[in-house]
Amino acid sequence: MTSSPESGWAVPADADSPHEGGFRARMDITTDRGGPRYGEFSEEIRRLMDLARYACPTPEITDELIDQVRALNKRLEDVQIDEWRSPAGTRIDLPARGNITLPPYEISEGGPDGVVASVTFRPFHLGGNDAAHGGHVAVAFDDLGGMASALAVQGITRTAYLTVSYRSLTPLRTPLRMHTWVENLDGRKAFVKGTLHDGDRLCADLDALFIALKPGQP
Ligand SMILES: CCCCCCCC/C=C\CCCCCCCC(=O)SCCNC(=O)CCNC(=O)[C@H](O)C(C)(C)COP(=O)(O)OP(=O)(O)OC[C@H]1O[C@@H](n2cnc3c(N)ncnc32)[C@H](O)[C@@H]1OP(=O)(O)O
Repeated sequence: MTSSPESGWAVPADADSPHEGGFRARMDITTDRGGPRYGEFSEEIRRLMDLARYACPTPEITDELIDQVRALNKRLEDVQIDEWRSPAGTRIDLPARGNITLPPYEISEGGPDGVVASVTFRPFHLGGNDAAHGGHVAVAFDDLGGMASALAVQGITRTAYLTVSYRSLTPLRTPLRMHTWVENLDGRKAFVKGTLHDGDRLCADLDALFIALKPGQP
């Protein structure tokens, strides 16, 4: 089934690939969906968003760009699939699992002691005054906090609350160190802490609760 604004972006899961609940008990991972150049594709999309964020085209150039982006969107409409089988989010060999909606990160450590990643906020993550938007910092903490809790409970978790304290400005275009770990595991409840550093400087920290999903839980 294709997706388009007319069809309401509806891309249901495939009947051959059933699952119960809102998240799957196991997360499909892959290194080949989208082909060997899918990482380059993701990077070009990120670059498009960076450039669009700061572009001030003339009306004529805006006309031209609309036609070009529409042609690109048409091409992508033809290859829509459900979230469980899309490369974006499942390509574990790529930054942020190939998910272009996340700030790109590369994991250097992942296990029971937590997750350490290098995160780079891109120009399109701008909040203001050349610093990252606080919401994007929270997105990075949510994903990497979710990963730390998932590794600790050996299953899928969902965020119950997530509190980010912004301690100093988070720069764009700079590899930053994010560390997330489970401070306390109490049944289904994983209490997660996290830090985001630019060198020695603390940019933000995290206090969050993730809940392990019960089988079939939506
Ligand atoms: C080397 C690496 C290799 C990698 C390989 C790949 C692995 C990748 C793994 C992973 C990566 C992906 C990571 C993604 C992460 C993203 C996560 C999100 O953004 S999730 C979307 C946003 N969150 C929602 O939409 C939740 C909406 N809320 C709910 O669904 C429910 O409220 C839920 C599930 C949170 C809890 O509901 P209930 O019915 O299951 O459980 P109840 O009984 O209510 O709570 C359980 C316990 O938790 C406490 N609790 C629940 N919510 C609380 C709250 N807000 N504050 C305090 N306590 C709370 C309760 O008081 C209860 O505690 P008592 O057992 O009685 O002690």
